[in-house]
Amino acid sequence: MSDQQQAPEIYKGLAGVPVDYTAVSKVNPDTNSLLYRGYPVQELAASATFEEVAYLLWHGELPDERQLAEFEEFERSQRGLDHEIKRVIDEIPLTAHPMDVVRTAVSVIGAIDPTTADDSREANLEKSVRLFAKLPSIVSYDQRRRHELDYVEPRGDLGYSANFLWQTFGELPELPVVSAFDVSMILYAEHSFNASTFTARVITSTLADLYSAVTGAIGALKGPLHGGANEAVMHTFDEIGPGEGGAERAVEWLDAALAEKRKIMGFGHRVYKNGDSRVPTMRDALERMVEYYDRPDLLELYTALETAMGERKNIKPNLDYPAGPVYHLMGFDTETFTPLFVASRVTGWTAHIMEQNAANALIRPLSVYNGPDERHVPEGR
Ligand SMILES: CC(=O)SCCNC(=O)CCNC(=O)[C@H](O)C(C)(C)COP(=O)(O)OP(=O)(O)OC[C@H]1O[C@@H](n2cnc3c(N)ncnc32)[C@H](O)[C@@H]1OP(=O)(O)O
Ligand SMILES: O=C([O-])CC(=O)C(=O)O
Repeated sequence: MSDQQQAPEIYKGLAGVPVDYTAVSKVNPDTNSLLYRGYPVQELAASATFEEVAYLLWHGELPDERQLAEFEEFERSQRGLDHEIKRVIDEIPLTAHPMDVVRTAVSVIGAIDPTTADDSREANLEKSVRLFAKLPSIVSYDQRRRHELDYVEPRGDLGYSANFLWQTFGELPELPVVSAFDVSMILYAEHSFNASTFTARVITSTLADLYSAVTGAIGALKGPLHGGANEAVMHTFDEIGPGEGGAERAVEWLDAALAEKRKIMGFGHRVYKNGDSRVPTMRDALERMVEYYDRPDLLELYTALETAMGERKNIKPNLDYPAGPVYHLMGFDTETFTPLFVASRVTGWTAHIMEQNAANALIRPLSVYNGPDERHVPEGR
């Protein structure tokens, strides 16, 4: 670029750049609030089921009794896994990360669904419910095969969260566990233009199908700066080592990690700078699970690390920080945590895909070239 030309402003990472409207959710860092279609997420977590929240995200309104019954009937009828999907999962080596399994399974569902190319809202709604219904089967099937356990068929007499836990562990979970799991699904469901949702919207903007957009979004969610952080939080806890003296070790661990300029997973956020609106609700769920499983040492470590991070960096936890230990207590493998995030966020992704489709513009920003000036291939080369 010549000296005379003014350097254009670059918004690295699109930080602070509004790129479109959305009616799906509102993240307000000033009031530390999150609304799904206008409803505070804390109210939904306290009084709605994850199925109702999924319906709300897709349709814009909470379902009435009849609408919920119809939705649940269809959702429960879609929970099973086709032979083809199981076969493809079986082919994936156990060394693969569970996120790779989930990404591949969604891609296969797209490859075998005869309605994939139909991008009408009606067809896309059905595909969204299909993915919502099948993801618990996919995630639980993969966790179980890693322990050489057989697939557990879904149960049509159970709600979403009870069935997810049933399929994963093969036993009926108690109510407090179902309720904490359901709360986590509600809190993870939607968060405006985060990296994975934006990925889904970029893919949709090319008029590619819903499954392609969800497959791409899963790839974006895998990274530790985004959804992969809930898994990374548990690796931190393992490194520190819960149990007696965990709280003191947490402080020593943090000082050493910060001295090495490591990013502390589960802390910080692109939009919230004064704390994540969802953390208090998820922390309450963690407290309930710590009591249920009698693991006060985990909460001590959690609190010590949070306090020390606040004192040293003034950086607060994000949703992944309390979610990681909650899933650990429930018995999920650490590598399964981010697939659980997928199972929830598929609702938000697909709501955004349908919104993007309804008022589409190809997403294609500009870049500013800073490579070599024009040059020519030497003659005779
Ligand atoms: C559900 C979710 O996806 S929530 C996000 C989950 N991700 C994580 O938990 C990963 C850890 N956190 C992070 O890496 C970051 O906080 C992000 C990626 C989430 C947000 O990043 P950004 O908005 O780009 O903030 P940025 O990275 O510029 O941070 C600003 C400053 O705070 C520091 N900082 C931010 N988060 C952290 C952290 N977790 N650990 C240590 N330092 C941090 C940065 O190093 C930077 O310091 P500097 O100004 O001295 O360079
Ligand atoms: O909004 C973000 O950037 C990340 C996040 O918290 C989410 O996707 O839930």
